[in-house]
Amino acid sequence: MREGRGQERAITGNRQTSWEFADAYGDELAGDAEGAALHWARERARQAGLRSVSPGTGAALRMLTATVEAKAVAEIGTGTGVSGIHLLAGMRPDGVLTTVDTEPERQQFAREAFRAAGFLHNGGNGGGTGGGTGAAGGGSGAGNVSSMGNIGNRVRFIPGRALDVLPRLADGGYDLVFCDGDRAECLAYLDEALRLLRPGGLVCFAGVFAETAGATAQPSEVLRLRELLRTVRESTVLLPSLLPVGDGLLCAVKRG
Ligand SMILES: C[S@@+](CC[C@H](N)C(=O)[O-])C[C@H]1O[C@@H](n2cnc3c(N)ncnc32)[C@H](O)[C@@H]1O
Repeated sequence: MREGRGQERAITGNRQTSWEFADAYGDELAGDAEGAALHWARERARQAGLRSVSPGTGAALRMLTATVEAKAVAEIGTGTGVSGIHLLAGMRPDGVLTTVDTEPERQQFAREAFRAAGFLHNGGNGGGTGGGTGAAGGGSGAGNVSSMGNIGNRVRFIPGRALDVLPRLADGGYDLVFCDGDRAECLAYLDEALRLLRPGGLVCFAGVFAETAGATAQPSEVLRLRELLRTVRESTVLLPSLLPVGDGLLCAVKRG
């Protein structure tokens, strides 16, 4: 017991060590198939020079999606599927992830990663139209999206720019909106998320520590992120918390 407390002091005594510990802890939470799929997807992201969520951020996302018993999640920035695996793992087994990215070839990697992680059922290849998945909690707006594929009823891939696609998704039809696309657009993503979320739903932004974590954000992006943090803090409809995992995960509940 005493030894444990000593270890805890070491863990919390140094911020860099604490971060690393949280990520290592998150890394150990995934099962075998998921762990292998995550490793594969991270490697694809690394080769493409793409940021993907850290294991600690992933663990937080999975816990948060489970907390709201998410049936419908919207993700901006599919990448190679790292965050998507965590979101799917935390969602209800019948939940549907709607994920948007400008780059279809990245979504193809994500499709393979989701399949390897066991989220593709019935041997589907993701080539369907996706119109009947009911991903947005049955909301009518979801059916307006024409260019998408579904994968075993759990994932709708929508290629395109987030700000073109999101307006076509259903009002109040989502339990969680995860934003990890273009940081310069983060304030517009917040507006869309507020419309998409049901009362009690969660919005999360990855990479909000761009400034302090030494990440490669442009000065204009840093300004936008500061504005985002301030807007969320001052909002009367949001209850926020800034989680110090990975490169910063800003989360906020939309008040009921
Ligand atoms: C940081 S990566 C996402 C990583 C992913 N969430 C993960 O953890 O695996 C950002 C992604 O956003 C996509 N993206 C950039 N601008 C976008 C936009 N305007 N609309 C939709 N996706 C965009 C990029 O193509 C890239 O794949």
